[in-house]
Amino acid sequence: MSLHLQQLLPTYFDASRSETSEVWGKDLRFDKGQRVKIVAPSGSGKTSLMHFLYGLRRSYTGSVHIGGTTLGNLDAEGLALVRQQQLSVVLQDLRLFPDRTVLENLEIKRQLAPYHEAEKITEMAARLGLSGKLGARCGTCSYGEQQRVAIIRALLQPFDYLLLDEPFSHLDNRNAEIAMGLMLEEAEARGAAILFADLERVEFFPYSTLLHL
Ligand SMILES: Nc1ncnc2c1ncn2[C@@H]1O[C@H](COP(=O)(O)OP(=O)(O)OP(=O)(O)O)[C@@H](O)[C@H]1O
Repeated sequence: MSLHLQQLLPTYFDASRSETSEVWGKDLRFDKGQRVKIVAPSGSGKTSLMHFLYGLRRSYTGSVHIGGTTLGNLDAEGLALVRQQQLSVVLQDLRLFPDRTVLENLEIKRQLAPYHEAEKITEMAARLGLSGKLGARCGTCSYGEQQRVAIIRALLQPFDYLLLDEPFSHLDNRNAEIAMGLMLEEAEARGAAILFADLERVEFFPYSTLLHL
């Protein structure tokens, strides 16, 4: 089982990008358990990459394979299954339901792709300082609180690969470190890999592979 990127390049990038990038246009395999830090300055295509790997966009040349499956060949149903079982994600655009409460947002996900018991939600919320917010509508929460909700949501399902696109952009160092600790624990419990794309190196992410986008 591996996540295989084969000569991946956005259609809107010049081919010369693959000469300077350690990701674009390269042949890369990520295995379960690997911790990959992707340093990506603004405009280098961090969000594009995460959207390609999660199957949200297909505006690329090359291909993405998960296990033996080519992501670009999957229909909506096949993609939904891969996202339910193998890929979990924290995107910059958090995609929470603003009119539902924090608890409802989390419970919907937990029931859709079961991995944890319901009690785990309260436990994770307490760790990330969200106990007092479980009954609040997501739309009324600060962006940093919403980021923590999205992080918990990503950890409620099974996954082999956890994809992170600047998940701490609105968190202070302490909260970011606590959230990172939780993600590392959850990834380890599943034997899963983390692909963490951020503008800079984050010291508290113990990566095994460092790539520059
Ligand atoms: N659909 C598209 N068509 C044309 N150009 C695009 C498209 N999507 C992204 N781009 C361009 O590709 C570049 C990378 O965009 P992307 O959003 O992936 O960057 P990023 O590294 O995540 O940036 P930031 O850190 O600033 O959010 C940008 O210059 C953007 O304008």
